[in-house]
Amino acid sequence: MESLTLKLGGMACAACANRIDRAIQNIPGVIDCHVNFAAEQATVEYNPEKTRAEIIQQGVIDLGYSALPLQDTIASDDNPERVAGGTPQNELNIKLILASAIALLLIIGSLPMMTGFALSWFPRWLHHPWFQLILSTPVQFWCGGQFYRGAWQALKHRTSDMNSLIALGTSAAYFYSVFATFFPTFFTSQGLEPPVYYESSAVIITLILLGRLIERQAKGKTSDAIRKLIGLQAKTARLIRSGQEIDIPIQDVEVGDIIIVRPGEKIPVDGELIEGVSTVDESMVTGESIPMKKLPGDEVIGATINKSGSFKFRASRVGKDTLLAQIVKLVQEAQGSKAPIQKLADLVTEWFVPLVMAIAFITFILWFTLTGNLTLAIITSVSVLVIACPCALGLATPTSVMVGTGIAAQNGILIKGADSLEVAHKIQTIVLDKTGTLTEGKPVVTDYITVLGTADSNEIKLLELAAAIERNSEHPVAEAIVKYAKAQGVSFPLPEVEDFSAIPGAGVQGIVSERLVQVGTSRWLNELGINTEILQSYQNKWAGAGKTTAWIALDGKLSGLVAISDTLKPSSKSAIKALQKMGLEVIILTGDNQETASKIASEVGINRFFAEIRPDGKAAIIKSLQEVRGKKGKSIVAMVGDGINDAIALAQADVGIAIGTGTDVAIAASDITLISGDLHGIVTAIKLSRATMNNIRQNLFFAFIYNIIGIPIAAGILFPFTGWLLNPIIAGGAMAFSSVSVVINALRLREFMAEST
Ligand SMILES: Nc1ncnc2c1ncn2[C@@H]1O[C@H](COP(=O)(O)OP(=O)(O)OP(=O)(O)O)[C@@H](O)[C@H]1O
Ligand SMILES: [Cu+]
Ligand SMILES: [Mg+2]
Repeated sequence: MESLTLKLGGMACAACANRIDRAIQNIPGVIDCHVNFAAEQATVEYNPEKTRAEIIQQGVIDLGYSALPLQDTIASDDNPERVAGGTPQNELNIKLILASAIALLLIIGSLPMMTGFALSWFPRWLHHPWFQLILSTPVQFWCGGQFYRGAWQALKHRTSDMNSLIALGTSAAYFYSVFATFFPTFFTSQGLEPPVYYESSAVIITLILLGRLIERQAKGKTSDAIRKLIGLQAKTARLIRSGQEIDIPIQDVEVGDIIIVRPGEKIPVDGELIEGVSTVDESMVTGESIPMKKLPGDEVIGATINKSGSFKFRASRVGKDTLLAQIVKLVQEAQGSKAPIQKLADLVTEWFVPLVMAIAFITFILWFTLTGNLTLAIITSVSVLVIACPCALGLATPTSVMVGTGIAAQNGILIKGADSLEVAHKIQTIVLDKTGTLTEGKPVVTDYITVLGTADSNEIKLLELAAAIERNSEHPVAEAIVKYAKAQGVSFPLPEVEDFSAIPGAGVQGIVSERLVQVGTSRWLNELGINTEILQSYQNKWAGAGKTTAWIALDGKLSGLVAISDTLKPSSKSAIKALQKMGLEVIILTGDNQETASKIASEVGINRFFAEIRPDGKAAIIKSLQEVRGKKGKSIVAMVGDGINDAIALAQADVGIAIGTGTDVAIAASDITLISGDLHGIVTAIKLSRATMNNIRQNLFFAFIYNIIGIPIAAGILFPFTGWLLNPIIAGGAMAFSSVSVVINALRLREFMAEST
């Protein structure tokens, strides 16, 4: 299965999004598809054996929209017009200016009729039907041409959308007036004034164009976060080639290039520091506000800022492989994804337009049969058509999602999809892994003892064997042992290992120098029939101090014990306190032994923990926690982890949160990634999720209530009681601004960070 993200252009409303969605789903070989109206994006999963990206892209283009693969648009995002499609900005501006000018003239012209005053000084010709016809025709068909084109496109696919409503509504007003202009006697013979409503149509078109313009501008702001992220990138890099320092554009940097960075400069790409010492401000990418100390061997991240010293580093990831580029891609994909809460709005949108047309038709029939007044019947049904707004419904969720995921990214929190953003506000239980999550995951060996005692030269030999095995493992414990061996003077390179195997959650084994070496937990060694009694007292002492222990066995006999200590992250304790304060239950889940877990738990103020849990056991525990019934049904459980041993549990949890400094496996299995690994990110993510959901609910409420109240009023439901009729002009204005207000409300979310920090 492959996935493809297309940047779409030319969508007028949420119904367009639905139409594209359906068309893509119908392409053979397409497995799943999500179209996001606000982000103007389609995410498609397809079987590459049955279809190709170009076929899907062409499918969208055939519908009358533009579509470009997302990757192509990242590099040149400073030119959004290129991909925006639809009506170009300039043309829209000109149309709007022309339409407003004419609409104004028409309004002035119809002042006497509208106000009922006989204004004697008024130039009569301004009110002349033929004059109004000539003025309003270009507005109807040129300025409003996009509505006809949209409606026609929809009709070709046997659907209807916002454009259909506007085209139908304004046409009714316009052609009714044309009829009255050509055949005034039809009305005068009945003793009626010939009705002329040119100005209604022109004003409605003007207002809707204005609404679209404002909406487009506001919608542009919802992707501010992405633009800011892209803008972080450095433009040039100073590298050393054949002994010379040269400045080159960032696109030309290659993996392996040696790059110099001076204090105050931006680090151009990702790499490894090879010479010099410095501190680097990584807050813009990781959200971590404390500058990081960098020594040779440390990783540096592109787009972060070098603070104190000059250094050289070797580029390891460039172009679209850099952390920043990956973040941008992930966020763009997330912004285009659909939140489950949108389902209802989608369903309504699908039936909305035909329903509104039916209501308009009934309104017409009812008023005409009840009163026999053709003008009244036309005016009310036109009002119904132009006040109904499916756009507001379609925009309600995706705009908030876009702003929410963008803010998260700016704070070093990567949310992979709108569904995780939605679920996160319901989290009741947070399960934390220990090593690498609560702790730094950079453990060091603090104690070492062998069965034969310390004086024996066998000590260093045993360490060599253990290190040789551990070099093949990526467990933090393994790294600590290898480092320790090096520091103790074990000669490198280490001997070769045969038949290496790693038993997750237990340890590692292999043959070194024709001896069977096993390093792991006491439980595992016991299972293998190895007696660990002799060193048990050491284990008790060290584990009681919160250290992890690794047992070494040679040829099936216990030979030594290593204690490894890992410092708590400075932020862990306060983050846990904040989570508990929010009313969440926080639990530790670790593969490490009971004593160690118990010590760490009490240090950070957690009283519930599960220790000595194997990787599949971790998932089983998450499952059992999910089955606990709370007040609101099943518990929503989040798991936070960094290691390979956490991957299954991360996938099992309702929200899997990975530590960005952890393994790729964990990150791939998770829904949210905390780039810097600071656990405060969990607090922010949950708060942001709550804020976003509130925002979505407000948006949906406004969008629904607007239509539920607006349509009946436009249909004249109040007329029999209050004599109140909605002028179609006001209906059009209300419609134009309902979607604008939804987008603006979504933008309010941007104030979230300012409030919460
Ligand atoms: N490569 C290894 N070398 C030595 N011991 C190991 C190794 N891999 C695992 N172990 C032992 O198995 C235990 C459980 O490992 P596991 O990876 O499941 O959890 P962990 O990383 O210690 O803790 P956490 O689950 O909190 O991240 C470790 O504490 C360690 O004692
Ligand atoms: Cu609308
Ligand atoms: Mg771990």
